[in-house]
This record gives sequence, C-alpha cells and structure tokens, in this order.
Amino acid sequence: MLVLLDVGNTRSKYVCITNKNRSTVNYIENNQLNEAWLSQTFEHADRIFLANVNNEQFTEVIKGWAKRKAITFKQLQTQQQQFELQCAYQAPSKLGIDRWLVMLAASQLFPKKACLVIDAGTATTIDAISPLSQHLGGWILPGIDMLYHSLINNTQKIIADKSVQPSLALGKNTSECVNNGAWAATVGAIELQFQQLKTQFDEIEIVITGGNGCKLSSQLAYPHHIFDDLVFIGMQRFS
Ligand SMILES: Nc1ncnc2c1ncn2[C@@H]1O[C@H](COP(=O)(O)OP(=O)(O)OP(=O)(O)O)[C@@H](O)[C@H]1O
Ligand SMILES: CC(C)(CO)[C@@H](O)C(=O)NCCC(=O)O
Ligand SMILES: [K+]
Repeated sequence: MLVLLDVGNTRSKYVCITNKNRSTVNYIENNQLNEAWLSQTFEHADRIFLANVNNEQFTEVIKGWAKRKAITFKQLQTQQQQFELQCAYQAPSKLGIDRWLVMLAASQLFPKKACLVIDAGTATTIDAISPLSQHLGGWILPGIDMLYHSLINNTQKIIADKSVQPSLALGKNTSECVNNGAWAATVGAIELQFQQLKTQFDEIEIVITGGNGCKLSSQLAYPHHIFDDLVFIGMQRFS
C-alpha cells in the first residue's frame, strides 16, 4: 500500500493506494499527526510520499516512523523541471510543494492547454501554466478565513460573524461587508488573472481545489473544473 500525505497549514489530507485503486480523501488535524496515529492508520503501508508546507518537525516525525517500520519514504520537492512542467521561480525550491503538485495534476489532466490553477486553502494560490507546460508564475493571497480574521483582529469596530454562505452581494451590515469582501477579493483576483491570460491564450482551463474550493466554485462565473483530490493526482505521478 502506498500512502500519499499532504501536510497543509490548517490540516493534513491523505489517500491510500492499493493495487492502483485510490481511496477517497481523508482529513486529520495536524496536532494528531504522531507515530501512534501513523502506525494505526497506515498499518499496511510499504511506501509513503510526503508533501509538507508546514513545519519540518512533521517531516522528521513521518520520516522517523517510516524508517523504524522499514517503509520507503519520499519527500516531494518542487524542481526546476518535472515531467513536462517547468517552474517559473528562479529558486524553485521556494515554491510550495502543494502548488507544484496541483500544477502537475492540472498539466496532466489538461495537456497542451493553458491552465489557471487555484488552491483555496489557508492561503489562496492562483498559478498560471502555458499550453507548452511552462509555469508562468502566480499569486499568493490570504485565504478566505485569513482575510476575515485579519480584519477582525486588527480593528476595533469591525465586529462580525463568519457567514456560512459565500456571496458577492454588496453588504448592508458589517458582517456582510467583511464576509462578502473576502469572497470578492478572491474571485476578483481570479477573474483578473484570467483576463490577463486571455490576452495570450484563447482557451484556458480553470482548475480549482482546496478546503474552500466548493464555495469558491459557487461564486465563480467562468466555466471551471473542481477537484478535492488534485494534490493527490499530482503526487500519484511519482509512483
Ligand atoms: N472541515 C474543515 N476543516 C478545516 N478547514 C475547512 C474545513 N472545511 C473548509 N475549510 C476551509 O478550508 C481552509 C483550509 O483549506 P485546506 O484544507 O485546503 O488547508 P491547507 O491545505 O492547510 O491549506 P494550505 O494548502 O493553504 O496550507 C480553512 O481555512 C477553511 O476556510
Ligand atoms: C502558499 C502556501 C502557504 C499555500 O499552501 C504554500 O504553498 C507555501 O508555503 N509556499 C511557500 C511560498 C511560495 O510558494 O512561494
Ligand atoms: K494545500
């Protein structure tokens, strides 16, 4: 059994692959990620691939556990070039591995197409890929929750409740103004990057993933594809 584990800033996600069959995506709080949990959850593992954008302490725990259990451990890292994809960063190792993996997934799913790849998690990342599989660069924005909390935490008179339903409507009270503003900033950035790409490429595939992916999808007027397992499609390419 091959384990694919993605340690994010808010939580971790994993899938198990047995005989080419991939499980659905499972979620776990980062503070539960310890040796006991690993042993219990991945009893039948013989290989584990790790993507970690959080503290290196998580890598040490997982690597140590794998070593003791004689499980093959591989930490994935952003490269200048991987498969068909070329990284836009001059220092590729600085680009978050989660961004790289969702781009590798999009470029496999939509070969020879320009792609706008959006991961709406703790942060929202928006990355562009050319039809020749060149990463053109991207943007990192505070995620929806972070946009909301940064206003609440840094002002006196912004007193609001977190809304459940996303909306782009003009707010008529503080809560609506703050919540809808966070969505507007996010959707607006995506539409702007789409318009910029449109000047270069006729056909653009918009690919969305992340904890806020479904809500984002409901607010985006442009046609798009949404996946809950995009990072794992990217990781599976290394198997
Ligand atoms: N059940 C949930 N638990 C935690 N966050 C959730 C949940 N459902 C939706 N979210 C939203 O998803 C965000 C986290 O997204 P995701 O799970 O993609 O995190 P992440 O991988 O840690 O983020 P990043 O990749 O940016 O580090 C939270 O900020 C929250 O707004
Ligand atoms: C942007 C996040 C936080 C998104 O999870 C992650 O990809 C990360 O920590 N990246 C490092 C900085 C960069 O990608 O340039
Ligand atoms: K992520």
